[in-house]
Amino acid sequence: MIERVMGRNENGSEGIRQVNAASEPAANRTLSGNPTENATTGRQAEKTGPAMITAQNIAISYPGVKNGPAVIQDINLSIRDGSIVSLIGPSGCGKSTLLKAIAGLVPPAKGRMDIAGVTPQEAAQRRLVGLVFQEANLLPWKTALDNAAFLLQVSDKSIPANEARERAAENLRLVGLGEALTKLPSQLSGGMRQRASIARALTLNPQILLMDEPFGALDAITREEMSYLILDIWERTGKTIVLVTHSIDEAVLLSHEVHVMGVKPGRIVCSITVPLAFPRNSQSFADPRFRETEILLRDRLIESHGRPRQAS
Ligand SMILES: Nc1ncnc2c1ncn2[C@@H]1O[C@H](COP(=O)(O)OP(=O)(O)OP(=O)(O)O)[C@@H](O)[C@H]1O
Repeated sequence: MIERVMGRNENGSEGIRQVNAASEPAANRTLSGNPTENATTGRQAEKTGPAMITAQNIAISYPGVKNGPAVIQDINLSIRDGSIVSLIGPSGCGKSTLLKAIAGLVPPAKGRMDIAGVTPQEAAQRRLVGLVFQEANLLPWKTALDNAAFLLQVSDKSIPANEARERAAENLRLVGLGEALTKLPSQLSGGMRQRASIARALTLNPQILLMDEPFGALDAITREEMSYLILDIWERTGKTIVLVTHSIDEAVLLSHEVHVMGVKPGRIVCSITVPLAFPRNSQSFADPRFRETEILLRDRLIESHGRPRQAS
């Protein structure tokens, strides 16, 4: 059977190619598959490495609510090295809490978390993890360059200031701010400030980038541009990226895998593998599998809000 699949042709160019589905190895064919739940399959998944982040039976309670129900519980997760994974779910289900646990900022009450073979706290000490939040949180009196260099300078005194600034400048160029090195945050747009905060995280050269609703405060077009920026950074650096988002489109466009979380208790209710080839771009939206995955995710999200699915 001949199938037409999206991906790289033999000459390396991107496009539709025809394959003999019967003779092509399964791992090379899965680009034409449907979104799958609770399984990691597909050529794009195969390109990623072994587990970078694992969580086993994680439960978290915050101080003061220790005797109350856990904010999140029974979290089991395996995130592969070099993959992009999204967490999506109703407000308050614990997406940020899970991200903070990966970052070593919140200790689990139960279970085991492993980041690149060490505990989250050790991973944080070794600067294996970089964080980007919804607010850029730049220091208003420092230029984009000084802001991007700052975290590295304070966290590693052995790195000479000029080297930290060189690394910061390189990352500012990577995020498209090469012309704005000397600008203050007040002279940057919201999207530019967020680019600077991404450059600041990248300057630490983490293996993992954790992003908590990084584009939540941006307009729709800037938000889409930022998605392409993340894809570009990922293509160039191969970092493992964990993204918290409320946008189904963003989750589908960017992710190898999307974990849908539910409430009471906060937990992962299903995991969906996105069957779209990389590199992804604006044309990915036109792929019928994009829409299929979006519908599947939307249904699971409605269920995770505790609401019945509408009959179609
Ligand atoms: N520092 C804290 N102390 C006590 N409770 C907290 C703390 N931070 C979060 N919570 C509670 O934990 C639960 C999960 O919060 P969290 O911010 O992780 O959810 P979320 O899914 O990221 O929400 P949103 O989508 O609205 O950002 C909420 O009930 C919240 O009130």
